[in-house]
Amino acid sequence: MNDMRMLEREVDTQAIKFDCENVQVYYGDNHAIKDVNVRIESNTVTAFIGPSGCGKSTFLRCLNRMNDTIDICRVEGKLALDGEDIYDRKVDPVQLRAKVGMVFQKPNPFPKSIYDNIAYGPRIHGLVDSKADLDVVVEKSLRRGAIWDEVKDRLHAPGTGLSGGQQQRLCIARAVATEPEVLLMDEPCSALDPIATAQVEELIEELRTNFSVIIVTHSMQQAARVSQRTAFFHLGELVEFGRTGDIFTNPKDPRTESYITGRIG
Ligand SMILES: Nc1ncnc2c1ncn2[C@@H]1O[C@H](COP(=O)(O)OP(=O)(O)OP(=O)(O)O)[C@@H](O)[C@H]1O
Repeated sequence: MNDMRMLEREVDTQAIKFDCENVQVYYGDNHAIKDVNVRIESNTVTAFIGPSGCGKSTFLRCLNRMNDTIDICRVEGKLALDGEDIYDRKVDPVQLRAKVGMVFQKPNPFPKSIYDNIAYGPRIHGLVDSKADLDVVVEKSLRRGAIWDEVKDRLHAPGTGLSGGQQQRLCIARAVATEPEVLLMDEPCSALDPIATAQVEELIEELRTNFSVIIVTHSMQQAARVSQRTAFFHLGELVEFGRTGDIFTNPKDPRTESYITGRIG
């Protein structure tokens, strides 16, 4: 892809964060994810790409058990976070989601103040002992969300009063406030303009210092700009997974090549 800004910042191979083996997902009779095997590394941005309906969001939602909330959805196989089976009966999905945070397509701040949007998670998970500690967490999270300077003088104004791009950065700040280890992002820029998209992409690069980031995107340019690893899904299968540069310049599977050259999708 000649027009693609190939800014892959390579990473050395990192420790494995998620180890997924033989994962199947069914919605009733619809076999939406077919025997997926993948290892997601720490401190790495991994992009999930593929045509509409190929299962990117479904697989992403397996990683913090968001599919549990869909009655007809059934997940099989092994999904281990740092070696621990996240579908084990001992695992509390609410605790899991504090470790594996999520940012959605459409910014969805709570109808609360900017401060309380961030404070909510640390409060319910009992991560802070005092108001002073909470103030520190709120500031640190808003700084990590690259939005502190824009909101520091109006922390008690409603989060919903911010612009779309600011709301999305607020939601990212909210997701990092519980100190997650992994951040799942489902098309986080699709409702944003190019300037806000660039701000969020820059932020994703910074976040990888502390977190593993997994991003579903329809934009191959975005995948190439922000990720070091790319997974290409097609009809529920993980067709190809590897270094982003290799996937875009030297795909091994003809289906990947067709997709990145625009012949399918
Ligand atoms: N809540 C649901 N209930 C029933 N079927 C679903 C549900 N969510 C997804 N599916 C089905 O699972 C398959 C994969 O969908 P999914 O949304 O994961 O794909 P995707 O690659 O993220 O698509 P898109 O890029 O359009 O968002 C599709 O056949 C879809 O119809």
